[in-house]
Amino acid sequence: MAYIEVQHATREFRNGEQTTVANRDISFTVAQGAVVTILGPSGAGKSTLLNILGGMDSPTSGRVLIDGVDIAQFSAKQLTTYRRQAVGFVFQFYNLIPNLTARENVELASQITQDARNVDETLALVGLQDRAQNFPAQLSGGEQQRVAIARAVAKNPKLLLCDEPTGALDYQTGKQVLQVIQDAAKQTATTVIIVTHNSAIAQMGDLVIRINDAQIQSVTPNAHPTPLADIEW
Ligand SMILES: Nc1ncnc2c1ncn2[C@@H]1O[C@H](COP(=O)(O)OP(=O)(O)OP(=O)(O)O)[C@@H](O)[C@H]1O
Repeated sequence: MAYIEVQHATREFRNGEQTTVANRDISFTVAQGAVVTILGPSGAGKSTLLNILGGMDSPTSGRVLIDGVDIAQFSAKQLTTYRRQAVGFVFQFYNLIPNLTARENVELASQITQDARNVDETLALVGLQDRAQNFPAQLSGGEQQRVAIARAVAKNPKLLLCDEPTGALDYQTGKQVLQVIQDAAKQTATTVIIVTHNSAIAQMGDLVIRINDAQIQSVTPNAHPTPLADIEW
């Protein structure tokens, strides 16, 4: 059975007389443990889709089955539990708590789930075991993003959602961060979704979903994802 099954999901935003359709009749499936890239230009509807998958928003119509359960039907309370237990988020800007150390940032996230990973092992997974006692301001952008990845992975999520995770990083650091996401995902068998507007980065996915003008343009399985070392942009 597919791990994610989105069926005819549409998300409209109404503002007075005006209606914006951010996602229109979106359907696709994702196998457990896959790394999926969602590619599309600005305004295509990528973040809207990611927010729906992460339980931060719900579609106006359609079904969003995660592990066989339709989260589109969830109440606000059920969505809160889903976000806490099942989903890890990595954003373009790292959103770390500035007055907590790297370790404390990760620990805080691990405390809200029952099935959390070991904090120090997770920091080691992203190569930051020696920087655990540093505050975010003492870390580079790439290191801060790695803390954010550790924070997301420490929850032991079923789903790791990354919205433009390299958007604020230089080329080399961006590559390293994507490698960390890919390695962490494969080692923990987590299903990962990475939103990007960069078609080169999209080639790292086991599945590449192209979105344009709120609609799916193509869903392409990638039997041989390009190794990050070979990706240039
Ligand atoms: N809360 C909202 N209210 C009204 N319109 C919205 C809302 N959220 C998104 N939209 C609209 O939906 C469309 C898709 O937005 P979305 O943020 O999903 O695109 P995106 O592909 O993630 O873009 P970007 O790459 O620039 O982040 C846009 O036209 C946007 O203005």
